Amino acid sequence: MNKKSVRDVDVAGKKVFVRVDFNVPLENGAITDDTRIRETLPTIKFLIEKGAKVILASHLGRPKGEVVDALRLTPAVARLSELLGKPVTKADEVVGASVQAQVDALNEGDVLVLENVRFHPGEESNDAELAKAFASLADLFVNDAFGAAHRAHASTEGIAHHIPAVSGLLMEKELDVLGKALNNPERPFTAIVGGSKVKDKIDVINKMIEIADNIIIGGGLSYTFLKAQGKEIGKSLLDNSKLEQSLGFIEKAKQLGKNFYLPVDIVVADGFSASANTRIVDTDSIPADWEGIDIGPKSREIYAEVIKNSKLVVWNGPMGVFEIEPFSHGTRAVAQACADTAAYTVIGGGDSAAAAEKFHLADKMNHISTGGGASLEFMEGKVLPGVVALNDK
Ligand SMILES: Nc1ncnc2c1ncn2[C@@H]1O[C@H](COP(=O)(O)OP(=O)(O)O)[C@@H](O)[C@H]1O
Ligand SMILES: O=C(OP(=O)(O)O)[C@H](O)COP(=O)(O)O
Repeated sequence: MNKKSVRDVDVAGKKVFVRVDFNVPLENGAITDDTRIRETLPTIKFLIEKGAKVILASHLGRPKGEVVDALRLTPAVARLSELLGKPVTKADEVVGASVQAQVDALNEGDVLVLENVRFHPGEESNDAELAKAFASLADLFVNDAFGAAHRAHASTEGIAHHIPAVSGLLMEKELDVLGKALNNPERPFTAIVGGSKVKDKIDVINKMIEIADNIIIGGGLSYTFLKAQGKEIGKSLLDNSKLEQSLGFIEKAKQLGKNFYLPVDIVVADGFSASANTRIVDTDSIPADWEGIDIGPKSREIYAEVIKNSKLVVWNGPMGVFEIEPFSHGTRAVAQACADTAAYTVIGGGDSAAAAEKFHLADKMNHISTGGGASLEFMEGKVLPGVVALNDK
């Protein structure tokens, strides 16, 4: 990576503003998955050990510039304190006199967490005054929020224009792994793209046709491709506006000599619940009043074989409605194949990461990104504003 990291600068005794992504899932105020907090520990511990005064900032949810009590960072701060095994102070404001007083009171090795930065309307609008206010709290900016690196907000991008700005260790790891995978991939390189919306994944599919050797398509977005080939897809998910482009992708893959895999059989259901009736059908005989909900056993076998014979696998998006047990087999088979293969496996965050966790296979993957949207944009080849703004080496 050509950006400076926290390892390249002197942090001892400095006040360091660290943007983290503590946007963790909550249920009734309790954190249901603390991965994102755990993944920032190397950077936070590094700074503590070097004697920095650590000021952490994060967003949580989308409060749209207003204070929403359910989205305060209190549970994340409690969890962080447990994980660090030391007290962590929390501010109840984003900026202002009370925050300044708490920063002034920090000793070397202390940790303070600001309130949810999205409570301030200037965060998402990348307001210059808010960015300056953040910068005035510290001597150095460290961006460790890979999950929010695709956002140009005051605490991810704006602040970097006012004080020295470097990446954190998680950010560095994410960019290294994803960058290596995309710039110098081991081959055969297989890209698996699933999930529900073609619109969200169209750019990544296009890019993968160019750089991968095998492109595997699954999940709700497969049906737009099948329909584009003239197949009956019943009541399955369809994006009518993407039919032509989908057909173009199949053609493009053929011209570039890439293997483009669509499901050959699927599980159809007459409803969207665990008690629905289901059938396994070939993709050219989907009944008109049924809905495709998972890939079928033949597809699972073909996909697993491709994954097995790869050297690099990048996976983004489930193969079916994996949240409902009877429709989870396709996603489970792909997760299992990723766990079993000798290939280097990268999971692009979001629902695929949740699926790997659900099947207890997460620790068998080589890298699970902490960013869903961010890793997608990175894989599409887009620049991430939170990264561009950091100082070059
Ligand atoms: N055949 C399908 N029909 C409807 N929804 C599907 C189908 N396959 C997968 N899904 C849904 O897609 C959702 C994930 O889509 P998406 O957000 O695009 O993936 P990711 O979060 O991995 O990027 C899951 O909630 C899953 O239930
Ligand atoms: O959870 C996040 O996005 P992700 O689910 O795409 O990984 C990030 O914290 C970014 O959040 P945002 O999409 O509200 O800007």
